[in-house]
Amino acid sequence: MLQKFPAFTGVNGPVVVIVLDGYGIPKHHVGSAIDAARKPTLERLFAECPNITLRAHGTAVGMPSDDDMGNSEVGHNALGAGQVYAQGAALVANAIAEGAIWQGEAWQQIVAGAKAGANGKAGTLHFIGLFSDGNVHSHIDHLKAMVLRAKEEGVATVRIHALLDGRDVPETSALDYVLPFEAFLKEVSGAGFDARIASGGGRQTITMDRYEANWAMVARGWRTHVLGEGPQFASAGDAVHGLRAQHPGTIDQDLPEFVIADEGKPVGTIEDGDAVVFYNFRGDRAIEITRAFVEADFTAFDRVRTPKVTYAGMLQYDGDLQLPKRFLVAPPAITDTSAEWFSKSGLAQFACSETQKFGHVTYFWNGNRSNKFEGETWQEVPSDVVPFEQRPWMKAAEITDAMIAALRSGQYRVLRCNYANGDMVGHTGHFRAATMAIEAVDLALARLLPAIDAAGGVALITADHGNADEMFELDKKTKQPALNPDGSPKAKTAHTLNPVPLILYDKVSGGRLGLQPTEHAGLSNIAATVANLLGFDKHPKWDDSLLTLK
Ligand SMILES: O=C(O)[C@@H](CO)OP(=O)(O)O
Ligand SMILES: [Mn+2]
Ligand SMILES: [Mn+2]
Repeated sequence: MLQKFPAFTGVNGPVVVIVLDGYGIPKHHVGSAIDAARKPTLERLFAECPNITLRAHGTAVGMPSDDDMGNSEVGHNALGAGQVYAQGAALVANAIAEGAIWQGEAWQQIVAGAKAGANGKAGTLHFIGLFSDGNVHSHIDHLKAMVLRAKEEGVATVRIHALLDGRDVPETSALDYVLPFEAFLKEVSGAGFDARIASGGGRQTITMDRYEANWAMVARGWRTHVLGEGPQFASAGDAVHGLRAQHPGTIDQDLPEFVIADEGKPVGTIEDGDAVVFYNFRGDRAIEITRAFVEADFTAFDRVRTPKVTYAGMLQYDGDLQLPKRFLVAPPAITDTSAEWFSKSGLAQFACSETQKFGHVTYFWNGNRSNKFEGETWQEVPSDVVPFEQRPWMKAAEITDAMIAALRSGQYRVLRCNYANGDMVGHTGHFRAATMAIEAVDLALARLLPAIDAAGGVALITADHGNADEMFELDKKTKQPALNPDGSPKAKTAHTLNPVPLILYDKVSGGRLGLQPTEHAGLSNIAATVANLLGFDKHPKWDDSLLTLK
């Protein structure tokens, strides 16, 4: 049980944390859908409520450097745990730099598995993952290091299944990664070593679905990588050129799948006796494809053929489910999260989002655990399966309905929700849709806040990282939009490095409560702030509360 907070006996009603996913504070007006959106409720909150800014990127959320943007995994981990852990990006980079990854049993089994093969024939070592240096799900440098090490250790054949990004990196940058990498593979191949890209496709088209929003994506990825089915090209470079010509205007993340073939024969299907490394370190979009490889009684789609392979994830993606059993680098061991300690203190908790962000407010919030703590209720609102620029309101209204019902039930002392709009629509690169996304969230807040008042509660309104705050690539010097050949502004689809807001919405204390701005205030300070609002002291491991009392 948490200790009582002697300075303040707490708010009697519920304490609600509202995460506006992808809502950063813009540095420039040009290209900011946050600035352009009509948002009377948020503007009133900024004018009338205590509010400060929080760091949501770089080392403040456990990324290797302050050049790394924030993302939902590290952001929600910090929000829920109240602590900052070195995250996958940093853990893998260190394991490679120090060489510990090669000494691990998992890497040795992967190499041994590929070398042993099956039926008297050596196997192939396959790497599947996001093909960029975005450092949100993966980093291409990790892949490069593994290819070189595999060669050194005598693996004869390497095949890469490259998921094109354009979501954590510029929207049409695939060739900046594909061409140098194919040149690198050519250079290291020869004399008993043969490494090539074998298949791929846009990350929003194949393989990297999350939270079971759209299994068809994973089925399509399986057919591409494992069975070698799909449009054929001679190289990945050709594939990107060819697919762009066939699908004008399609950005990298949405490009269809491709298979590399020599004279009609795919160069890298996955067969019995092969080894497979899924080299993303982040879990949400790695879990479904991992299940397809490792689950004996898998039923989510027809795999047609299930090769017997030695499979490893870069990390273990789900500790509760032990998925997968074999992993190259141990994930951060996140313990003593706020949900665990609020549960141990006897508080009932409610968490809600739509499918696309459901795991963010549950699994990431609880330190990458898929099981609930006692007294937690989780509610998922099914997301649409459409390009989100076509439905920028997403499920903001339905999440609000669920939150209002939970507040009215009087059952919960701590509630949390995530509005996906600013982020998911921000990633599409559609400026107008992104302003509508923010407007939808503003409307939702206008409905939710009175329900918090009616319950005698308070809210902390924040975000996990920026996205809709920068919708154009800006020229580094002039700060004006970079232009496409047709003169339109070049869209920016990635997260940003901007800080996020923290607003304290409080109609119950008569103005006694405030927020302390500090130079280092970040997402990990919110758990302790919530504890204080509830009348508890923070857990000793949590970063400091930002609550001030008059
Ligand atoms: O869509 C995703 O997977 C990431 C971007 O790569 O976004 P978020 O961290 O907001 O989930
Ligand atoms: Mn996010
Ligand atoms: Mn995002």
